[in-house]
Formats: sequence, C-alpha cells, structure tokens
Amino acid sequence: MTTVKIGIIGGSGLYKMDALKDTREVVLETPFGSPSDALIVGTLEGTPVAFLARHGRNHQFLPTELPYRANIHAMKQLGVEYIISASAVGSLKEEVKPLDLVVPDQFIDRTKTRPSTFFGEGIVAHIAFGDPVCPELARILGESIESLHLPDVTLHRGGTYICMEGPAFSTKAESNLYRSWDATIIGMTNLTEAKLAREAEIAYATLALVTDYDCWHPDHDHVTVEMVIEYLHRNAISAQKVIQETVRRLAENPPVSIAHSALKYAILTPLEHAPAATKEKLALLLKKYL
Ligand SMILES: CSC[C@H]1O[C@H](OP(=O)(O)O)[C@H](O)[C@@H]1O
Ligand SMILES: Nc1ncnc2[nH]cnc12
Repeated sequence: MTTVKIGIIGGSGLYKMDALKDTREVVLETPFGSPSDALIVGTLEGTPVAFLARHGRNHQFLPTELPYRANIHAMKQLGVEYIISASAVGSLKEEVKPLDLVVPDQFIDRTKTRPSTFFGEGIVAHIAFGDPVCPELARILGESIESLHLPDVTLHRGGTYICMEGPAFSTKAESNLYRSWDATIIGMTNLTEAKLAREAEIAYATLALVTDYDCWHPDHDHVTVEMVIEYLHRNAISAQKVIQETVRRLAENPPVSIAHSALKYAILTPLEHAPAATKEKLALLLKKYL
C-alpha cells in the first residue's frame, strides 16, 4: 500500500477537494468497523495526501454516529502522521465573525455517548492531552493562512472549541454558559477526533470555518443548517487554498510532534500480560511498543 503522510478530514459542506490530482478511492476495513467513506488518495502539488469526508460524501452520519475510530485507524493504515481537519463551527465571541478562520488550541468536552478511545478490553492507556492540538501543525496552519493574505479573511490563532454532542444545536442558556467559560467556538466533532488521533500518534490540528453566531447573539439569527452550508460554500475556496499551502509547507519541512510519541509513557498494562486478541486488534497502534 502507498504510504501517505498527510490526511485531510473534511466536515460539513466539504465533501471533496477539487485540487486533488491523480485520485483513487481506497476502501479500507479496520478492527473498529468501516470508515465513513472510501478515502480519496491523490496528490496536492506532488505531495501524496488522503482525503476523507467525515460524515460520508452524502452526509449520512450524525456526529454521534460517526465511526471516529475507524476513520483515524484508516488514516493510520495509510501511514498518515499529520491530520488537518476542516470543520464548520459557531462563534461564541463577538469578534469572531462568520467567514473568519480559527485555529483552536484547546477543547472542552461536552460529548456524552461516543467511544473516544481505542483502548480497553484488557489494555489500559492514558495519553497526555493537556495540549490537545499539535502546536507545530497549528503553527504551520496559522503561518499558511497568514502567508496567503486572503481578502476579507480574519484569522484567530488559538481559542477553545466546545465539542457538544448534538445533533440539536445548543439552547441559549448553554451557549451563554460556554461564553461565560470564555470558549471561542462550538462544533460537534473535533475533540473526539483529536483524542483518537493522539492515541494513534498522529499530529492533529483544526482549521475551523466560522459559519454562524450559534444562538446567543441578539442581533443575529439563530444557527440553522442552511446558514452553515451557505457560509461554508462562501469560504470553501479559501479553505482549499489554506489546506494546499499547509500541505506544501508540511511536505517541505515535516515537524516532529508531541503526538508522534504519545503512547511512550501512556500504556499501563504490561503488554506481555495483555490479552492476545486485544494486542492483535491494536497491533497497528502498538507495534512500536511490542
Ligand atoms: C451542519 S451543522 C452541524 C454540523 O457541522 C459541523 O460539522 P463538522 O465538524 O463535521 O464540520 C458540526 O460539528 C456538526 O457536525
Ligand atoms: N452553532 C453551532 N453549534 C454546533 N456545531 C456547529 N457547526 C456549525 N455551527 C455550529
């Protein structure tokens, strides 16, 4: 199988990447089930990348139903070491406006009912997650955005992404609670992916595309799906340019990430005493440590 070091996960409204060349569909199975869709493997300015539509190309999966583990495992199978996630988010701050871009550096977990670890079944691991986003990848993403001088695009480097369960959007009381926590943006998917990517020793960073003011802003309509998709379409071209530039810089100078050795001090169970079936299930993640 071709080794691909850079993965791109496209969220709501970003179901394909037009700039990808020489594409082929790769259908993968994992010990955690099937990914959301086939991965599209191709090249961006000569660099091999894998693209996955997070919700499937026809947007069939709720945030709760997404096969997050299979998606990250499939990326790992291809050899991916860096994941750039492009996602729609609501803004929780006046100064973060629809069409702005945010590269968050923190998450708050408000999810309730989704598996968010590869471990268990006899193998216990606790990854460090104080810095949930790879600082190096986030830096490259931020520098790429700045270098493009995109007209009418304001970048916010850093900020906290609230990851809620959904699928219903927040109540005003919730939205105001998150504002009182000084959170910056809200979405339903990226924290779960970031945790699993860290367990899989893949660097992860988010390109958050602001589509709405959620429901707290007195002068703006409450978020709707129509609003999210309309705003995404309006900055889809910028998003693709940013991803392309980030891939170019990453390929030129791939950084060492804290994520790449995340399991070194995380596994508690002596692997020689671990159940053989679990070791087999986790072989791709554990092979460096067996
Ligand atoms: C279509 S509105 C809600 C939906 O949009 C965001 O998706 P993604 O993170 O995949 O871009 C949000 O997290 C919800 O899943
Ligand atoms: N306001 C919002 N809440 C949760 N997810 C979103 N995705 C885009 N806008 C959102």
